[in-house]
Amino acid sequence: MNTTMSLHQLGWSGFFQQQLSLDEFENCRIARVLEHHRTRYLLQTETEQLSLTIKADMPALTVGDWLLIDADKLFIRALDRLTLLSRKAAGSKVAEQLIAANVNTLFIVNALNHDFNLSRIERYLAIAHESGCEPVIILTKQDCCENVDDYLQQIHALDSLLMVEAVNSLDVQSVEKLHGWCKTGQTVAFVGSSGVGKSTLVNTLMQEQILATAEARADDDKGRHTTTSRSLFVMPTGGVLLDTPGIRELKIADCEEGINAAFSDISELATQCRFSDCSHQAEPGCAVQKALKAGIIDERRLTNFFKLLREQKRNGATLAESRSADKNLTKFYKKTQNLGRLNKQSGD
Ligand SMILES: Nc1nc2c(ncn2[C@@H]2O[C@H](COP(=O)(O)OP(=O)(O)OP(=O)(O)O)[C@@H](O)[C@H]2O)c(=O)[nH]1
Ligand SMILES: [Zn+2]
Repeated sequence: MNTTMSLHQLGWSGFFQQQLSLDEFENCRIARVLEHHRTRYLLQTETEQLSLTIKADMPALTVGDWLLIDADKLFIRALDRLTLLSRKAAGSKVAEQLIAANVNTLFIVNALNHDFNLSRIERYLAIAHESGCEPVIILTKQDCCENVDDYLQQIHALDSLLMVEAVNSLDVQSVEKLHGWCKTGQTVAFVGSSGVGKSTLVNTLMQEQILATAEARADDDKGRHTTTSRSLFVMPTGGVLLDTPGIRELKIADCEEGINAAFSDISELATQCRFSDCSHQAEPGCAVQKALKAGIIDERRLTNFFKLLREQKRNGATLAESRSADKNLTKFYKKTQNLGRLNKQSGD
């Protein structure tokens, strides 16, 4: 990476600027976290890269964070985050693993082939809602698919306001559809299963072979990065791209709010249940069950909603809590499946 970069090139925007006092603006140096190592952070300022030793009295930081340092390169304070991608460490009630900060747009990548999976897209939408990132769904391998419109319709049926673009990741012109989200001052990241074309998209957006794609990896064993081990890239369009194994491996964890936001149709119905603590199992006056029976909500979607809630509870809770939470949700899950079967039998 160039050692000199303007703050704008690094992704700086008004949201961060307004947090600075006049004194800080005049006397502090602003830096963004490029890498998180065990004992230190690698920072980029406008003029240089430098190493910041992690101390006990510092807040936990992650790739993408902004912070202020003094003339002696000592930590002063971190700036408030616009967004935060994180996950709860398995089995722990408190430990939160920070994955990436201040990502504006989360590109959710799915391929237009057997990989296409609405439930997986919903899972990533919940992560985006929880983190505060704007989700944009990218459907790759458009060039290998004959019924792209069918897939677009399936996504719009989830939520008509969702942003979705079908692309051929290998084609520079096709990927221009994403440029609007990749401008100066914007930070983006990609999530999606292995093989959907994330590395290919990164290379096409960067207009150079930054990451090894599937073929290149088959030829040599050096891992994903061909030319670099960096995790922050400035795109020719001016925006910043964050790419770390942690971002790629994001899974549902502690994100009940995000799940409810991604399934707002169902969570809104749940507010109409007769009992405010309705578990949507056998209670009278359950609006969720009523909607399921009436075919207003889709069985696959409802099942996925409860599956994700169950997963995030299991990740977030202690073992004892999670066992009992699991039992209740398993009951509901089974009931939903039975109801679905009944509906099918009765020809719905
Ligand atoms: N025809 C076509 N092939 C694509 C497209 N996108 C990706 N590919 C191919 O799909 C394969 C997998 O792409 P990658 O970019 O390595 O996938 P990835 O998502 O980065 O995979 P991981 O690094 O394992 O997470 C490669 O052979 C790409 O050339 C596309 O839009 N059209
Ligand atoms: Zn209910």
